[in-house]
Amino acid sequence: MTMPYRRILVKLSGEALQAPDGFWLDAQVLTRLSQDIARATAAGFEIALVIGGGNIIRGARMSAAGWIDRPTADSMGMLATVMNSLALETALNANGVSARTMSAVSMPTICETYARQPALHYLEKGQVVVLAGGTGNPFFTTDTSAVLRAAELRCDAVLKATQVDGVYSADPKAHADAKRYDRLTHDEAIARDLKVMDTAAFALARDGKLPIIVGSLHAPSSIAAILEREAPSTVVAP
Ligand SMILES: Nc1ncnc2c1ncn2[C@@H]1O[C@H](COP(=O)(O)OP(=O)(O)O)[C@@H](O)[C@H]1O
Ligand SMILES: O=c1ccn([C@@H]2O[C@H](COP(=O)(O)OP(=O)(O)O)[C@@H](O)[C@H]2O)c(=O)[nH]1
Repeated sequence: MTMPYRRILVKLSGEALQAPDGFWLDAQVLTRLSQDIARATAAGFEIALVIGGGNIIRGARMSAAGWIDRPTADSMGMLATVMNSLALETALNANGVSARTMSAVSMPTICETYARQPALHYLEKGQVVVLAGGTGNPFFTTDTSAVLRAAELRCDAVLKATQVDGVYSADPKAHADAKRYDRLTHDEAIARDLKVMDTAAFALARDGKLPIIVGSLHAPSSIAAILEREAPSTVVAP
């Protein structure tokens, strides 16, 4: 039995593209991800993608060193998401999935600028849209961008594909005895400070009554498997 959702915004961490040796980008990883997304689209899911930039730059961490201010470091972070998006778009197209990058930061010689109506049109045609540049504003994250775009593009849910296979009672990397939830509400996730997504993103999802699915990117074919309920996940929903 598949998830009862059709249009999904998949949020990938920038680290998802990293090579086993730590290099920021890996062609084999990109191919595997693209084949995974191809399986999800073949199963009938409409996919919008937001990819982070944390494999290259995280603005908050960079500016904490003191030599650069936060808005400039965040601008570099947003540019990092564009590089990741172009890599993913290329790999998707090479693996038979028609994909196009749209950036919140206008750079018309490199890719299309994000606008809601054309993005909706591409999704309706069955194309994958890769939403680059975050929200286009400093002090935000790509988790928040994912929820914002999902609400704008009438997505039925956000799938955060990450390092862990769901939301736990505490960070499972630090607490071996943490329990995984199958389901919980946005209010519970915020009140219990379950840090798998930032609070701004959870709060925006709560206001829009948008379900958030959290699952692991490590299983083979993980995105399709989570959506087809063959792999574990947590659903955060009203
Ligand atoms: N309550 C929790 N349940 C699950 N994961 C948690 C929790 N608290 C913290 N985490 C951590 O959150 C991480 C995912 O968040 P984040 O680092 O923002 O992911 P990403 O890099 O994919 O955006 C997981 O790897 C996990 O270690
Ligand atoms: O709307 C946004 C989204 C992202 N960023 C910057 O881009 C970086 C990379 O995004 P993120 O940390 O969310 O990537 P991920 O952890 O998902 O790889 C962030 O640290 C910010 O510096 C930003 O300024 N505004």
